[in-house]
Amino acid sequence: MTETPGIVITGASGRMGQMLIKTVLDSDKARLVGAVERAGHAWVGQDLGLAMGGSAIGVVVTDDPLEAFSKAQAVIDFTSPEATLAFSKLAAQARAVHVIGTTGMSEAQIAQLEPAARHAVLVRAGNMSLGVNLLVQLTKKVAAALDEDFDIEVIEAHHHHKVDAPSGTALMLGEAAAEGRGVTLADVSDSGRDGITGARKRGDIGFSAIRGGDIVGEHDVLFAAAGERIVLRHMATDRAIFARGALKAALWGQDKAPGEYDMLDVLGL
Ligand SMILES: NC(=O)C1=CN([C@@H]2O[C@H](COP(=O)(O)OP(=O)(O)OC[C@H]3O[C@@H](n4cnc5c(N)ncnc54)[C@H](OP(=O)(O)O)[C@@H]3O)[C@@H](O)[C@H]2O)C=CC1
Ligand SMILES: O=C(O)C1=N[C@H](C(=O)O)C[C@H](O)C1
Repeated sequence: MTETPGIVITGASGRMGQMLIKTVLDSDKARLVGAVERAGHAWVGQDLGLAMGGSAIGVVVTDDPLEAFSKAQAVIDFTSPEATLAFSKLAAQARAVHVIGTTGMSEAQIAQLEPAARHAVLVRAGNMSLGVNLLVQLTKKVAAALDEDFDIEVIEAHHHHKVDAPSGTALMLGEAAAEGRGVTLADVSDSGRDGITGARKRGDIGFSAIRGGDIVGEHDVLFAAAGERIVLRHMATDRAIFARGALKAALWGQDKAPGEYDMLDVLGL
């Protein structure tokens, strides 16, 4: 009998790290073989189950990512842009599928993932949920059907710990709207309005970010014209949707050729 793929979770103590650990432990399609935290973190050297407040599970948290990755078939990584770049090189060295949920990466940082993708499978998406990826496709369709009489605005809301804006999901939705309209997002993007901004420019795609409390993640794509508005909305109420998508991506990537993929590839949307 072939063994199920071994998974390592980076940023193990994080909000998503802990959700991913629970998701992998609950799955009969994968095994948890490692958990990584940064050097000096209180969890390093502890049994992961005990660190999470439960019983021992026989996986010790390590600050040595390469050692952990070399025992794994996939690395699921929801950390920070700097950490993800470093992990991409090590995951490629270990030939492990690298599932990247980290958001807030600059264009230059995204370009730096390319060498790793020559040797290993990378699946990266600002949102790993089925619902949002479906919304991406719907956004593209609606934007393609409407002309610039409809102003497009992406409005997102997240918990007060979130460090990046617009969210990765908002950017995915903005990209989808731009693609539907046949324009480049960078040419029409309008984020961070403040003060005397002047009137809205026709054809722009606007972004607004709300931060508060424990909001998991909410996204509206608004198409506003004279006399009518269309709103496409996704509301996440449980981080499990992101973790399930990430695990699906890790399994999907097992038999794929090296390269960069996204959740539309994984979900076949
Ligand atoms: N694509 C998707 O579907 C989703 C993406 N996300 C994204 O995932 C990321 C993490 O979110 P969340 O779990 O809420 O954040 P948290 O801050 O709760 O967790 C981040 C984890 O990454 C670790 N980390 C950060 N920087 C480094 C580093 N340089 N080296 C090693 N470890 C590091 C942190 O360790 P420490 O505490 O020591 O800093 C922490 O354990 C964000 O970018 C978020 O936007 C979130 C949800 C869904
Ligand atoms: O930081 C979060 O929490 C989330 N981040 C992702 C994003 O930036 O869109 C996905 C989700 O909305 C939660």
